[in-house]
Amino acid sequence: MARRITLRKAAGRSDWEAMLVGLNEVQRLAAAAPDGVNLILAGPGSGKTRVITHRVAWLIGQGVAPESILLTTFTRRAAREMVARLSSLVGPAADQVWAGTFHQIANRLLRRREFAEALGYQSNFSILDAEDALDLVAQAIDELGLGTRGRSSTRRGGSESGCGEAGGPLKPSTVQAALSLALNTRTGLPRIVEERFPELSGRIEQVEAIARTYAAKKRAANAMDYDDLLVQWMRLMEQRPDARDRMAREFTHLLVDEMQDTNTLQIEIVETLAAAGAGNLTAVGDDAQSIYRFRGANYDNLLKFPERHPGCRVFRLEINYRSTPEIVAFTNDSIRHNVEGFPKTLISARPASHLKPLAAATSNAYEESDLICQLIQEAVEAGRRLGEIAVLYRNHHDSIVLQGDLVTRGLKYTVRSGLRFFEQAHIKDVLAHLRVLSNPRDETAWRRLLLLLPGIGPAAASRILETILPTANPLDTLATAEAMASAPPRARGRFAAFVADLAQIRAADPGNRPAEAVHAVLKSGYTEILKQKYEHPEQRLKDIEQLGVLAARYDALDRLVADLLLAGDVYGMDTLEPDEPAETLVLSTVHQAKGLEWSMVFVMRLIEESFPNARAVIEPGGLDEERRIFYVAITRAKDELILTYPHLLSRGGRGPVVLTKPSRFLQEIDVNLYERAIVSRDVEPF
Ligand SMILES: Nc1ncnc2c1ncn2[C@@H]1O[C@H](COP(=O)(O)OP(=O)(O)OP(=O)(O)O)[C@@H](O)[C@H]1O
Repeated sequence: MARRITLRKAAGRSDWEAMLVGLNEVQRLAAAAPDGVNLILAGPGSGKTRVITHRVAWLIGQGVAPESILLTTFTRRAAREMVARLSSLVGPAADQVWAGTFHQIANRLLRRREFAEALGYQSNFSILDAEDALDLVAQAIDELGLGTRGRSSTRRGGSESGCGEAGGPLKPSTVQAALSLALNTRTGLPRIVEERFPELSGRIEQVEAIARTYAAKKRAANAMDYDDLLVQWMRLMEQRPDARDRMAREFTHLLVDEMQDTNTLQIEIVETLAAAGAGNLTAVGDDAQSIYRFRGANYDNLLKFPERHPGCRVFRLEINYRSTPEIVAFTNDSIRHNVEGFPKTLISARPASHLKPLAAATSNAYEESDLICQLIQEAVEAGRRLGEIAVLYRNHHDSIVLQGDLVTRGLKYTVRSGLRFFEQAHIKDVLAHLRVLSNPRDETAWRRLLLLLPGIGPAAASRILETILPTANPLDTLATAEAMASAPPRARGRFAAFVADLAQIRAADPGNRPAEAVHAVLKSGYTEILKQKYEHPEQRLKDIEQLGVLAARYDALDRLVADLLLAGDVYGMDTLEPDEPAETLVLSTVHQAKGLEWSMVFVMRLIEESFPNARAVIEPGGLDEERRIFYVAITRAKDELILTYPHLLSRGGRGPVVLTKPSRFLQEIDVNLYERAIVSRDVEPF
């Protein structure tokens, strides 16, 4: 009987070839690049995610153990997405790959008993989230007598701003930001303070003392904050070469996604590991999409990569699969105005659409919002899904008027920039002022307001409420000696000022002129409370001004308040929830839109001061960074790109109305590359 011989596949060859299916030629070369140092420069929409995933699959196909591959990504979402795609290529091996953000990977490594103990921690250390960390910094400041606690409270209407004056209270968020930036950029505190935190200058010794106390507190609690995870990982490798070499042997292949947004500490960690080990490092990124300088990202990590790794192979992914040729031509023309950067010209892989980007000027912010809503409604009527549309903006507060309009029109939307506007603490505070005036029995709003006052805690707030709420007119009772007597003696000054403020706001006739009432709140002692209580007060004050703009559309406070509160119930979807509905319009800052794409993209409020951001422009390198942010915004669009700006803008919904200037980012683009629309008969194109 003849022997049966079955031919087997030649040692994995077809397996790893399969790993490269679906890639274009350069993508294939990059995914299958030999060991050593590789740099993949990937333009927007050029398949960066696809290439990294395939490269990992290809390495596994080559026999590299999945657990010896370390892949860092910018967000947890990106890591999850890559692992999911990888498992369709290599099956369960995908789960063995070390994929995650730098912080996730550090956390996993430092949990190993020998590493944790080498650093003086127990492996069950806890991690402080940003809010916990801020609380601890605040405690350290108070313990050192450098904060507000124990000092006389802020004078009403005075000029105390919290941290500018020598010897004044130091603000925890400012100190924390300076410490964090110094660590992540591996820069001495004095330089960081000089360059980025002038409000702390002359107080370096105090800040250093806070850093020491804060560190001691974390140690005592066996806790690390986010920065510690990276700092301790690096410290371990510097102080314990044996530990460093063990890690280097363990991770034979290192891949770094979004290299342009890594900071100095992160790149040093990766390069230390690569140098101590096999030296297989693949970096992927797009210099033109570097937008996290304010968080310590070092653009040079990508730009100078070839200098730091002479002889590294460079692959350029320049075919854009996302956008139409018209959109790609527009984006190419924009980014060429940046002097620095790797020269590259993207080519669209898609057929011409004959639809150029549209730039639309409206006469004011309301019309801008009306226009966006109208175009969205028309697109939906023409068959486009709401989930395929996004509105992007540079600053969160620029979206406020639009949010109000969307609620009125019943268009479902999700805000991707953290909390929805109406859910943020400072907006809730302002609304609480309006709510007690609209309905003096609104206990929740009263409690919120009373608890804002220094010296009034939950028990005192309850006492005051028991005095005023049962009476016929709680607002009037609030001003009586009886109510005053129920406030703790040390809080009476603030309480009296609050009562006077509320009377002022009431005098502004909030019932019929809600915008005036919002302004009265801005002029009240609440502004000082906001500055003391919250991070980024300037931003929050701008948010409140925008609330004023929105309120100016209402002639009855009750309707405004009802509309705003209803918005919370009906559309109160947290954007970070995994079950975010696919069928809502997305409103997002450009930063939150990184890595995403939509069929139809609006970029709104394209005026000087807003986009580019006025503050960023005066910092060295700031304008180029702003243009990269613009570039990220416009490269999110697949089929339609619409840019809008108002000609007139009033701060806070009431005078003075100022004439705006269209953003330079729009004006510098070749006029043949986009269409212009004039929305109001009164408005001339620029
Ligand atoms: N070779 C290819 N053939 C067809 N489509 C591709 C190819 N490579 C990528 N794409 C598609 O192009 C789009 C963009 O790819 P991807 O999201 O990987 O881009 P990216 O480079 O990560 O973009 P960005 O940096 O702008 O976020 C995706 O829809 C992807 O499926």
